[in-house]
Amino acid sequence: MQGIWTTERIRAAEDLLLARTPDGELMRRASFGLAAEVAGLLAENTGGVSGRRVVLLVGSGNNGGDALWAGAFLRRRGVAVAAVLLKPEKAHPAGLAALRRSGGRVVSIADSPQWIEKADVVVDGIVGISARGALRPEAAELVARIEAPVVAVDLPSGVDPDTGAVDGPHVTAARTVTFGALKPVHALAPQECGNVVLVEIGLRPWLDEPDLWRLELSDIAAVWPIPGPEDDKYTQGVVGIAAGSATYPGAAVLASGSAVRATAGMVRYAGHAADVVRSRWPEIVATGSVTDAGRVQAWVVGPGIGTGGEGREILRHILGQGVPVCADADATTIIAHTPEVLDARDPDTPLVLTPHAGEYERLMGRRPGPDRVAAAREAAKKYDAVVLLKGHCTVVAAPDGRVAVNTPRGSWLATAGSGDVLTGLIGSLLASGLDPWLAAAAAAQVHSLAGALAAEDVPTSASGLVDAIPAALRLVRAIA
Ligand SMILES: NC(=O)C1=CN([C@@H]2O[C@H](COP(=O)(O)OP(=O)(O)OC[C@H]3O[C@@H](n4cnc5c(N)ncnc54)[C@H](OP(=O)(O)O)[C@@H]3O)[C@@H](O)[C@H]2O)[C@@H](O)CC1
Ligand SMILES: Nc1ncnc2c1ncn2[C@@H]1O[C@H](COP(=O)(O)OP(=O)(O)O)[C@@H](O)[C@H]1O
Ligand SMILES: [K+]
Repeated sequence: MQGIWTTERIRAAEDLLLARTPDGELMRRASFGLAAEVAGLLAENTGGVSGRRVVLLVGSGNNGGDALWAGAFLRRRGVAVAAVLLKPEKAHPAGLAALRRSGGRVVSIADSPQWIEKADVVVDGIVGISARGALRPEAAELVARIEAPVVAVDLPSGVDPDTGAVDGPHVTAARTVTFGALKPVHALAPQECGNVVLVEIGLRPWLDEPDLWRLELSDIAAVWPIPGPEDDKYTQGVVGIAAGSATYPGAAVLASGSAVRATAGMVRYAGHAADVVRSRWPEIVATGSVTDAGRVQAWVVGPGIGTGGEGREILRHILGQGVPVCADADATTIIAHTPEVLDARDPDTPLVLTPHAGEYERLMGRRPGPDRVAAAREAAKKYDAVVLLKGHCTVVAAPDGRVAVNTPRGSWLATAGSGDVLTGLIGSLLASGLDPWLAAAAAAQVHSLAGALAAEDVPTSASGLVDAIPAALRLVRAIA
């Protein structure tokens, strides 16, 4: 698992490390790595490094210092470097001196447009982890002129470091070079960060438990249930699906199909779409009602069950079974409108809720807002459940405070029925006995991997996602 730390924690660790490191050493480490990345991008885009043109946008803090030092390193490789100082009187003195010594040029803001227009790469050293809010007008004006690819120093300026939220003018980078550890922005603002490269500066020993996690494919491979010699169809965990209706069987077919594809073992279906589910997935044992569904090790409940009395009774029955439950879609709405259904749940029964922003609002009485991690954490606490907050980046919070972020591979999952597929994946993992937070986080990643594989750069559908689950799992197991 990759750890991610908030800027407050990063700053505290930096202070500890700084106190034990010669003056300027950390910045030189950081900017040396930064310069190597800028040179790499120049070579990729223009076929060379020497003689290429780089413009540095330099703010008033250490982020600008990194850019200036990197400029000095790039001069050594024959790059023409021009620095635009947003606040000349506050530019990092040692970095500026180094750039000047190396033959780098300083250009005024008034002269900067012609330099920015001719640049092969622009380095964004406007603001780093001390940033708050969108770019100020002067910086925004310069950024609006950029056509070349941007390498962001530490993070794209104008994007909130701790939430990834964007609220006005900001930098959109092709590559973000960060130092010491990943910060939330890198997981939560993939559009703005581009490819994120982590340069080691020796910070890790000074950081303890991360604030957020991002699963790696090897983590998923390690927990995904694969049958062993002693297994039979029951021992791997049977998942029950209570979804769909006679009029709307689609949700049932998608959630059930996703569960069939996710693991070996067995899937049971209970509901009004039994005939349709059986004919699409003959391996599923289907009945008309949750009360005669047979034993399962986890339930998925909600997609397409409706939010009326019948849906409520189905949910109440399932919550009382003492096995882990993933409550999705209509089940989320039922919980929001009649929270007393949760009385049927034994406090020890794991529950996963999977709201999108609208369902979140029903559950919590307000929109998730820009701090989606805090929003998911709050809901997890309130409902004593794992909350998977859907969106471009999916955030998975456990009541004990653990949070995982899934950085998507494109936006292919924005297709009708995609949530039903995710639910089926979560249910399968819950049935295998996996920790519910890990189950939801792993399912979200496999879901987006399936999306990318199904799409291959052209739009896909929820059925396409179901079909791509085996390929996604093959990739997960191959990489691990
Ligand atoms: N410490 C270390 O060990 C290491 C640190 N490192 C580097 O230091 C960086 C952090 O540096 P930092 O703390 O000096 O602040 P930083 O982010 O450059 O901001 C400075 C100033 O920007 C301004 N500003 C604020 N918001 C703004 C906005 N929206 N739009 C425009 N301007 C805005 C505001 O100043 P003002 O203009 O108000 O005077 C603020 O004070 C970190 O990200 C990494 O790159 C690396 O070298 C590795 C080792
Ligand atoms: N723009 C997007 N980028 C990445 N993932 C997205 C995007 N929009 C939606 N998703 C994902 O697609 C799924 C949609 O689920 P949901 O809203 O329940 O849709 P449905 O009800 O149609 O199944 C969620 O997993 C969500 O995180
Ligand atoms: K920056």
